[in-house]
Amino acid sequence: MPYLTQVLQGKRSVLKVFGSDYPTPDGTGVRDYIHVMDLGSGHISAVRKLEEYTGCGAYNLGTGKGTSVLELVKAMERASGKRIPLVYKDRRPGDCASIYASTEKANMELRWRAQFDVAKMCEDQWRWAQYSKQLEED
Ligand SMILES: O=c1ccn([C@@H]2O[C@H](COP(=O)(O)OP(=O)(O)O[C@H]3O[C@H](CO)[C@@H](O)[C@H](O)[C@H]3O)[C@@H](O)[C@H]2O)c(=O)[nH]1
Repeated sequence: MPYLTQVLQGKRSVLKVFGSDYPTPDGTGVRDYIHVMDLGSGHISAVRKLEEYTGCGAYNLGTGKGTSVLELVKAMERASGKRIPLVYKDRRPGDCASIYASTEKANMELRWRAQFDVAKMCEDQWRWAQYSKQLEED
């Protein structure tokens, strides 16, 4: 996401897409992207859980949905109204093809689930990027 923004702002000339031959629907890596507001509300839900349970627990905070690099690029292009130039590169060593969260435990035990989708993440990221750039210039 930060790299997409940097390309849109002219800080990088292109987005390097690491791997286009993964066993995923479009060949690019799939990840579970989460809106920062959802990440925050997930942590608040975890703190509230301490009111009834004081042991240790591990919870995945994600949407439970995988998004490919190309899907994220398209969503950011729609949000910004700008095209993102791409260059395809080899896979990065150690990267996996696809990873997304199992969110059932957080849904059930924290009574939490992510509210925002990738379209909303891109809209808010793009708005924030423009605002922060303006602040830098002022
Ligand atoms: O310039 C870029 C940057 C990323 N990607 C792709 O975008 C996806 C997300 O990449 P990244 O943001 O680097 O996240 P991960 O690959 O999920 O790796 C992060 O999450 C891992 C597990 O927590 C950590 O081990 C890593 O250090 C951390 O970078 C992957 O498919 C990458 O191949 C690109 O195509 N171009």
